[in-house]
Amino acid sequence: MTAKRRLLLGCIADDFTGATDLANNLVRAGMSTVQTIGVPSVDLASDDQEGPDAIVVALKSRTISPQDAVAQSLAALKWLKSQGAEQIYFKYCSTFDSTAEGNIGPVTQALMAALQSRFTVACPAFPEALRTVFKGHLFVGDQLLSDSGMRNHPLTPMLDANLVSVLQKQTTLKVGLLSYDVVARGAEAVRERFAQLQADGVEVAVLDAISNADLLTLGQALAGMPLVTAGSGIAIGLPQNWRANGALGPAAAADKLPLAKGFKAIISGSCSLATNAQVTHFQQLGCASFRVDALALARGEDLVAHALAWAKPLLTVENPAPLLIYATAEPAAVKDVQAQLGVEKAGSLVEAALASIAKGLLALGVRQLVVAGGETSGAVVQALGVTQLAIGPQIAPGVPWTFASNGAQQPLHLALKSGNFGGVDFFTQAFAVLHD
Ligand SMILES: Nc1ncnc2c1ncn2[C@@H]1O[C@H](COP(=O)(O)OP(=O)(O)O)[C@@H](O)[C@H]1O
Ligand SMILES: O=C(O)[C@@H](O)C(=O)COP(=O)(O)O
Repeated sequence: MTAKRRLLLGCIADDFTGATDLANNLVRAGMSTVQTIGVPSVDLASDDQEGPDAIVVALKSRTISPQDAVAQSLAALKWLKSQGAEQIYFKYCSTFDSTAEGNIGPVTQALMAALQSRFTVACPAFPEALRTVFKGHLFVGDQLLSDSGMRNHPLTPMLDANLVSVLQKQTTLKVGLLSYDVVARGAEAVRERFAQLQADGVEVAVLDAISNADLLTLGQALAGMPLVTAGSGIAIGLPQNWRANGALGPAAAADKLPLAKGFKAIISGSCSLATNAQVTHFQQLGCASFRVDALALARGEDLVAHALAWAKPLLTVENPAPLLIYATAEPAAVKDVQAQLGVEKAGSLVEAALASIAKGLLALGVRQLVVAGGETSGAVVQALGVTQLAIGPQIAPGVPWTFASNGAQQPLHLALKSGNFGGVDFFTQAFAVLHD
């Protein structure tokens, strides 16, 4: 019998699109990776007798109360530790999405306490997706975070690009900065600065990084650190540490997913700039789309039934084109809805409707589903009863196809797209990648 492989990395992701983003980066950096939906109640069921190198537990904890986010994250930590995880990775958004109370600070603090760790790092940089950190300030493309579309996010508007100050407001831990001049001097210099920062009482160091080379330098310096907190970018720098000590073999390939069958659909609840452009582009191509109006939902209109009645005649073998059901709207329209319904109610009403529509689409034979939006993906995947995802080919940086490998009633290919990821033609490109 083959000896069980070590579980090198245990990850806790604060949303579902973020979890597939991280799993995708780990797979592409050569670690076999499984994504679970929520904290499993049993040991990992794996087709691979040896078990994966990394597990990513996907939570929907980004916008819930800090107390609930801490409790769920600690439960994930306990389970990952019970599976033997050697290093823990807390994954949040590359745009550092937070509410006024957290949850990046409170969760980091709780995980550090549970791991009896006195020092960790915070680094949302993901240069491949144009997120860079310089002098502690987060840039999205050429813009400061606070000037980017993230200033209008429906649930987590980001109005300050200075990550040291954003994080310091969320935690009693002392937050400091490890700036680019140190990163440029290499991993040894980074480790020395970690020691200096700790001597100065810093407990969380925000890390500058503007390129993949920086992520590799930082990754090397993070070897053996009990807890890493980051976006998905740093993940590309960690496998080299286990490869260097022989715990990880040569690069593993992404899972070969089963052949995709069934009808194709897209559900979009993201109101991010990129998603708005993707919806418009899809419509301009002449593809079929149905709008879910949040105010009509609030008036009690049964848009779930209407959407499914609209979709049913379109889902035929003669018509292989994907169809789109969306609540996606421009910032002014979202603000109007929120002013009338309240932020939380607007979000949960739309999420619940889109999740019910997803269930209905599956019943109509959809087996290839793209979901746009992190919270939206969380609601949909939970409603579908998916418990585990295998990671397949990448569609765009941060977005792979996945296969719902158990729990779902029917075989299902899922792509969970982060709001701001993907090119303008993502909704059609995604299906082309699956059938390449
Ligand atoms: N038209 C709308 N009005 C108000 N809120 C909306 C509308 N459409 C979607 N939402 C809500 O906005 C939130 C978008 O968040 P999310 O799905 O995480 O997208 P992203 O990945 O872009 O952050 C969800 O809670 C969703 O239900
Ligand atoms: O790190 C990222 O940008 C993504 O993985 C992510 O977490 C995005 O979240 P949503 O935009 O809410 O999908």
